[in-house]
Parts: sequence; structure tokens; C-alpha cells
Amino acid sequence: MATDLLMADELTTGHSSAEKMVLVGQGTLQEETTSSDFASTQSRVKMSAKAIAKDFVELTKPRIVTMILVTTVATALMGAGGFVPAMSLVWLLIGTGMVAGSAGAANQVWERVIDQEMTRTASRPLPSGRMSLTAAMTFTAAIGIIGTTILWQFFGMVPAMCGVVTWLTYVVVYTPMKTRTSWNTTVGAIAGALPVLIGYTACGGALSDASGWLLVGILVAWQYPHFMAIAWLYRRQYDEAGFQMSTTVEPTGLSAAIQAIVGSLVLIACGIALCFIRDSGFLAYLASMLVFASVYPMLKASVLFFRSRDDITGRKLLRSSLLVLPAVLLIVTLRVFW
Ligand code: HEM
Ligand SMILES: CC(C)=CCC/C(C)=C/CC/C(C)=C/COP(=O)(O)OP(=O)(O)O
Repeated sequence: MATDLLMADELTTGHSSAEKMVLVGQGTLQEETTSSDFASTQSRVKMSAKAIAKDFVELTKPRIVTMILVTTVATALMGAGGFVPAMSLVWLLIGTGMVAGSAGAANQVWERVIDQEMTRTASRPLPSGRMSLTAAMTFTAAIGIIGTTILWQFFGMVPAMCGVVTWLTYVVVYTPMKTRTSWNTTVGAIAGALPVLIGYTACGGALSDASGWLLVGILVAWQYPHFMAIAWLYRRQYDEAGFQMSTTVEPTGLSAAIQAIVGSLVLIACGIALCFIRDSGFLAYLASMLVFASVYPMLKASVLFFRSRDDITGRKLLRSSLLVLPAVLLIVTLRVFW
């Protein structure tokens, strides 16, 4: 208020009352214009800050990281053989999430040029030009280092190294293989499965435990139906961009369908084996039946895709895969408490 009055005085010194009203009016108008400019600038700054933050999140492949964190909770409980202190779980999720996000971001840095060739990826922060390479690389390094340090400091060298090995497998091995051989999916499945060892070893499990590797088996197997559906749905874009995927090398999709069926069957086998690893009582049989029932929709979708390879059966297979993984992990985790 005082400023307004000061402004009014400065504006009106040495002028008639009528001129004063106009000047004050103008001054007020200017003040209003200035303040509305300020408000709109402020809102623009807020919006651009929101958009920048959204791009950094998008760089990490948040949907994949979210599902990886779901597997991290399950494998942490399994490694602990029971409950895990809430704060430990929070730090585990922060550390794993940052390392996984760094891997996803590094993959997008690596593929920033070829991602322009696919409609599915062209709108990403780097290929679209919304984010600078320096900002992306700095962010990638920062969250990767911070996440690895958190895992190391709170849970020890083994979980931290599991994260580093996963990061390297995905970024340095899998990513360059994508344009060279369709065997990239096998390496990607290993990279996508290794994070289960982070949660498992962070909360008491050992790398020598069969349970940990059966969990790896569940994730490796699951990724075939999951990705073969995606490889089919985006086959044309993959082919035009020069990626070597099962559906570009063998365009009928028969190989992809067979891999999806085999992956579903191996997933069931690994899940049932995990149900019996503690004992072979009634609950082991009950849990096994639940594992079969939870994977069955994906097995059925794989068979339907095998019989009729089109975008409808392909999308149904992808959707079923995204529901099946959490269900299987819930059942095998409950076996820890049952
Ligand atoms: C061989 C390994 C894998 C490959 C090649 C792969 C590939 C992909 C691709 C290309 C997409 C994006 C689809 C799109 O743009 O709509 C995607 C989506 C997704 N992936 Fe995977 N993925 C793999 C492993 C994993 C793993 C290990 C997880 C987590 C446990 C995972 C969880 C997801 C989720 C949740 C989505 C989002 C699906 C959606 O929102 O429609 N994927 N995957
Ligand atoms: C803890 C840690 C380091 C976790 C990392 C694990 C991780 C990010 C796995 C992703 C699995 C995978 C192959 C995704 C597809 O990438 P893509 O390059 O085929 O997807 P795109 O074509 O959409 O870029």
C-alpha cells in the first residue's frame, strides 16, 4: 500500500488535479499491468518448472521403474523372510528407483537420435529437443551415483553392486544390441530381472539362495510375453527405425508367439517351485494353484496370439502381462508369511 501511495505521489508532483487523476489512473493502470504481467510471468515460470520436472521424470521411464519397485518390495520381504522396517523399505525404494531411473535415462541419452525415427519415442525429452544433452547426462549421472551410494550405505556392497551390474547390462550391453541382433531381448530380460536381487540381498537374502534366482527366473520368463506383445504392436516402427527385434527378423510373429507361450510356462514353473521351496504342505499346493490361476490369463492370451497374430490379441497379451506380474509376486511373497 505504501509503495502504491509513493508511486502516486511521484507520478502527480507538479500536475493539475485532473491530470493527477489520469496520471494516478495510468500509474495504477501501469501498476495493474505490471502486476498482471508479473502474475502471468510467475504462472509461466511455474508452468515451465512443472514441464521441466515432468521431462526429467519421463527421462527415467517411470512406468517401468514403478513396476521394478513393485518387484523390489516383494523381493525385499522374501529376502527378509518377513516384514521389513518401513524406513529401510523407503531407502531401498529411493536407492533402487534412482539407479533404475538412471539406467532408463542413460538408455534415452544413448538412443536420442534413433528415438526420433519412431513415433512411439520421438516425443521423448531428448529426441524432441525439449531437454539438452548436458542436462540429461548430468541428471543421469547424479541420480545413478546418489542411488548407488544410498544402496551401498544403507544395505551394503552386494545390493549396490547388483544395481551397478544391472545398470551396465542394460545400458552398455542391451542398448547397443538393439540395432544389431534380436538376441538383445535375452540380455534385456536379464537386465530387467537382476533388480530383484537388489531388494532380495538388501534385506537378508544371499546370492547363493535358490529363492533369489527363482525370482530372477520369474522376471526373465515374464518379460518374454510382455515384450513380444510390444515387439508385435510396434513391429513396423521397430523395422523402419532399423531395430532388430523378433518381429522384424521373423515378421509373421510366429517366433514371438512361441516365445510368449514358453515364457508363460516357465513363469508358472518358477512360481510353483518358489511355492514349494520352504515346505510341501497344503499351503504350498494352494499357493501353486493360485500361481497357475494368476498366470493363466497371460498363457491364454499367448495362445490366442499364437493362433491369430493381430493387434487385438497383441494388446490383450500386453495388458494381461502387466496384471500377471504383480499377482504372481503377491502370491510368492505371501508364502513367506503363510
Ligand atoms: C526385455 C525386457 C523388456 C523390454 C524389451 C521392454 C520393453 C518395453 C517397452 C518398449 C515399453 C514401452 C511400450 C510403449 O511405449 O507403450 C514397455 C513398457 C512397460 N514395461 Fe517393459 N520391457 C522390458 C522389461 C520390463 C521390466 C523388467 C519391467 C518391470 C518389471 C517392465 C515394465 C513395463 C511397464 C510397467 C510398461 C508400461 C506399459 C504401459 O504403460 O503400457 N518392462 N516395456
Ligand atoms: C536397478 C536398475 C539398474 C534397473 C534397470 C532395469 C531396467 C531399466 C530394465 C528395463 C528393461 C528393459 C529392457 C526395458 C526396455 O528398454 P527399451 O530400450 O527396449 O525401451 P524403449 O524402446 O522404450 O526405449
